[in-house]
Amino acid sequence: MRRGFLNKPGAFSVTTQSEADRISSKISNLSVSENSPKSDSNALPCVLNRSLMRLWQNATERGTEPGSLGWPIDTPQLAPRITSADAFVDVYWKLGRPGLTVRGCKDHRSLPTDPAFCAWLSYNDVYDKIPNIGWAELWSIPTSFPYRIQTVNGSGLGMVAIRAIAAGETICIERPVLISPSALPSHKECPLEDRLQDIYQTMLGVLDPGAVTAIMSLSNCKPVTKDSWSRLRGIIDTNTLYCSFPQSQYLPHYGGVFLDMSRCNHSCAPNATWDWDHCSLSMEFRALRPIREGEEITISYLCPWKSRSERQKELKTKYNFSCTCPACEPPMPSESHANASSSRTTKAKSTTHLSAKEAAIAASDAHRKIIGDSNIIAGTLWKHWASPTSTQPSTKITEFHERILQLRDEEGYQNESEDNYAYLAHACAALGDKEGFRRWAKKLMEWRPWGPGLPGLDKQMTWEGWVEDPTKSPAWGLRETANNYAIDDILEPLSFTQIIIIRL
Ligand SMILES: C[S@@+](CC[C@H](N)C(=O)[O-])C[C@H]1O[C@@H](n2cnc3c(N)ncnc32)[C@H](O)[C@@H]1O
Repeated sequence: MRRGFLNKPGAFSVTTQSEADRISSKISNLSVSENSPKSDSNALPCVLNRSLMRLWQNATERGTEPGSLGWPIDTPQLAPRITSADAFVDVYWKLGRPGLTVRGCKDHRSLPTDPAFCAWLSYNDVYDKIPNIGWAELWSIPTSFPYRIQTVNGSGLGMVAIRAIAAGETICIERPVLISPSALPSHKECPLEDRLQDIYQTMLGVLDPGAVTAIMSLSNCKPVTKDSWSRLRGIIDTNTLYCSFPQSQYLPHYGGVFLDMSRCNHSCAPNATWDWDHCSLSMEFRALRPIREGEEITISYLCPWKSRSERQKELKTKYNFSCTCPACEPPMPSESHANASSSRTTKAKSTTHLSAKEAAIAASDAHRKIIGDSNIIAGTLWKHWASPTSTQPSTKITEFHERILQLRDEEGYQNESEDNYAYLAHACAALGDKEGFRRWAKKLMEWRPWGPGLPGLDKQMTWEGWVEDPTKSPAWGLRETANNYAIDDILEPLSFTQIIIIRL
């Protein structure tokens, strides 16, 4: 075994040669069925964000200091980022090596000898800034979630609803079992490949054998080579969901492997979405629309506003499958009578069918582009409409966002509808329309875009306050009073960050 510099003392929890050999042979000897469903869907500790919110409220009422909950309440402002891989390697090698450490995250009740629930490879600055991360007490462990992991036609295992799930409902909250950075520095004298086995051995070494078995049973869409670690690398690449740690100056982009959530299959018209909370080290899945009992729960693995052909290409390259979701294969009227017709008629029908499908795909691509562009222009549109010199009709903002909501419904992709609801509510406020404000704000709140964790609670409470008294909302009466102020005075308090922060 070649050993890289990262295994120097202090960079990792020390892995001895015999330990490494033990773990390595444990993995080679695993007899794991790729398709065996996991029986216990809540094997790892979870936190339920609503319980956290209740606890937070109780603590505040009792006058308890937030710090006593052990949470890093104040998230520092985002530091400037290193975006390109080259710059990143430069920083790593020239500016004093920030260093990587594998940490085994344990529950605060764990004994020192207990295995960790999560093996986390991180740049040290994340640990330095938030030493208590994920160590909060687990106030409430959910007794059941509304899904099970089972075989799904043509997609291996998947998540299936075992009862009807309401729009906005929490489907699952889970902590990752492995966390790793999206970029690791490499160097010609010490290539990444040489160090990966050290890294992986250390990570698996802190977990209990059951978790290691469960990780190795996750699906792998990447080729497996003779290198015994290529399978684990493939599993990580196949199953990682994006997790960010904004505290890191070096790299905020991380990925988590989850034992249940990583079983969720993709759709370009998904019925669920996720929110990551770096403070509690937990991910939440939430329903985007009502889900029927027996329906598969799906999320989107990619940016949904790309065209069908771009999506297909990306899914093939990254996940090795061809998507057959309703957005990629629009359902066409049945051709069941075709058999009864002459072959000429059948041919004509199939040509019509093909062009109908092509037309449906072209329309869907066009709609998705409009929705994607709307995310970019919505802020500018608002500023122009809300400015004192605006001559735009009062209905402009509402018409724009209602149209986008309609397109989102047609495309079956409601994620980010919260932005439209927020703009609609603020537009009503600007026009002094209390009922309109309440109607859209309530839609937004039913939607529950807050995500797990405490910052979400803050946003929820702010909106609750505005619904109670819409005149307190920052856009109230703006179109009527704007003429009294200079344009910058008006636009500044209405900047995106001040009134429309609704995501973590
Ligand atoms: C993160 S895993 C999802 C869980 C996986 N189905 C399993 O059995 O564990 C990603 C892999 O699932 C499969 N998959 C996901 N979505 C799919 C879809 N819509 N159609 C076909 N296969 C899909 C692909 O093989 C992909 O590489």
